[in-house]
Amino acid sequence: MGVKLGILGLGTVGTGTVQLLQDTAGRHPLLKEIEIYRVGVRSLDQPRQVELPTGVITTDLEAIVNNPEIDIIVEVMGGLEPARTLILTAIKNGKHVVTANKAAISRFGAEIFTAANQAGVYVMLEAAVGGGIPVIQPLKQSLSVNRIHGITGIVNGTTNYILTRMQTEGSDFNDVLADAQRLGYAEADPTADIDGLDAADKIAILASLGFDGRINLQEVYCEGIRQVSKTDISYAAKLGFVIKLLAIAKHQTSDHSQLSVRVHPTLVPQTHPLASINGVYNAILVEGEPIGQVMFFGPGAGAGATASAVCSDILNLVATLKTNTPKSNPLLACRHENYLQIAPISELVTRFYARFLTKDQPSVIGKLGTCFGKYGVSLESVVQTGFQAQLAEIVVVTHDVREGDFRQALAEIETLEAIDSIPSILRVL
Ligand SMILES: NC(=O)c1ccc[n+]([C@@H]2O[C@H](COP(=O)([O-])OP(=O)(O)OC[C@H]3O[C@@H](n4cnc5c(N)ncnc54)[C@H](OP(=O)(O)O)[C@@H]3O)[C@@H](O)[C@H]2O)c1
Ligand SMILES: N[C@@H](CCO)C(=O)O
Ligand code: NA
Repeated sequence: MGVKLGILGLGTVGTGTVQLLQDTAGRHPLLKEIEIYRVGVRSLDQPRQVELPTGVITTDLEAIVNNPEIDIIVEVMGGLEPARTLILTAIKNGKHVVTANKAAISRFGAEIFTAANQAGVYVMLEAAVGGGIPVIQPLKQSLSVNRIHGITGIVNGTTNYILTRMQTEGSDFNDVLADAQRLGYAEADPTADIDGLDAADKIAILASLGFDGRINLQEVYCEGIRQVSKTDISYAAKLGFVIKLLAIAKHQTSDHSQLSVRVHPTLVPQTHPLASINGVYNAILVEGEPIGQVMFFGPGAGAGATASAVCSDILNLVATLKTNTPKSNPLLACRHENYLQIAPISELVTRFYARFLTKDQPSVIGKLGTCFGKYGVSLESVVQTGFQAQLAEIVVVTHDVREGDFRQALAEIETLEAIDSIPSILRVL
């Protein structure tokens, strides 16, 4: 007997998923055991790129998650509600769930996974992070014997596309954003991408898996790329860096009692493996003991790539259903109950890049140095190359410093008569 799917959503990912499931030649034979039983959409009038038997497509999504014939619900509709309620209802009805919805999982994961464990069903989410790149299952299974030290990723394709074009063409942020929207990479409302919120959802999920506990999304520090200028990209290049929007989760303290989980534009050394990840591609670097460094690279979005991840989750569930494996496989289920402690960003220890516009007076660099010294900020390099209007442009890169101390030094520097403004402050990897 076939395994019956109820798919919620027939947009980019839903369509890619149906196309893959309808074209099984040369793929895993278990795919042939799957029947697309119902597909839920908002509007029946919209033209579709796939053909499905009459009666399969419906606007009654509640009926799908309550249908006793259906074994697996595939939630690829996105958004918070009604997605959350539909997933919870499906779980309550004993159905396994596959979802690509990082926004819902990063916010409601605790509620959803608790309900799933109680009901003895699995919630699979490979497509939620890194699109087609296998990274969720590798963290849950292949790498799970490692002690994870850090996860550093480029997990948003839209912002990586924008930063790559700014870097290669010297273009301005707003011009490239308009192009990204025209090409369909960025959302019509690109806020979640540009302001780092999409990446924050994704690193919260990865941190939870890597460090074995729940993450409160509110505590994830998040800064997007609106402030990154072509001037900074050009200075970064002169200093041997590229600017990337990184999502980072690492132990913050040596006793491992606190984590640092954050998203921000970052100067990445040109020799670092993440520096060469360009365009809409994603990559996730995982560091652990004893494995060392592993990097996952590939297409982080798009219909086919994301469908690959969705269907791999479906296949895992089909295999579980077919072999009557007990519904408590600890390599598939979520086993987190406690929240991880996340350190405030002021406690982060990192290098900084800062660009100052100053009056062209003697000893401005000396004054900057004195002020930094007062707060224990030691400088790795100081560059004064350019002028903007009548103002001298000074760029500094610090050694490792506690963020709180660095901010205090900057607050005092801002009051100096010789300082006009501090247009950019960026962290350095
Ligand atoms: N696009 C990607 O490359 C990608 C990659 C990784 C993860 N994801 C995630 O995958 C999910 C889906 O993304 P997508 O790009 O495929 O979205 P999309 O193209 O906007 O498609 C959404 C689909 O869900 C349906 N839908 C939405 N709200 C509904 C509602 N309230 N009632 C009934 N149907 C509803 C829509 O119906 P209509 O067709 O009738 O409008 C549409 O078919 C999101 O969680 C997204 O974050 C996407
Ligand atoms: N908007 C997301 C889609 C994939 O999650 C991105 O640009 O990466
Ligand atoms: Na993935």
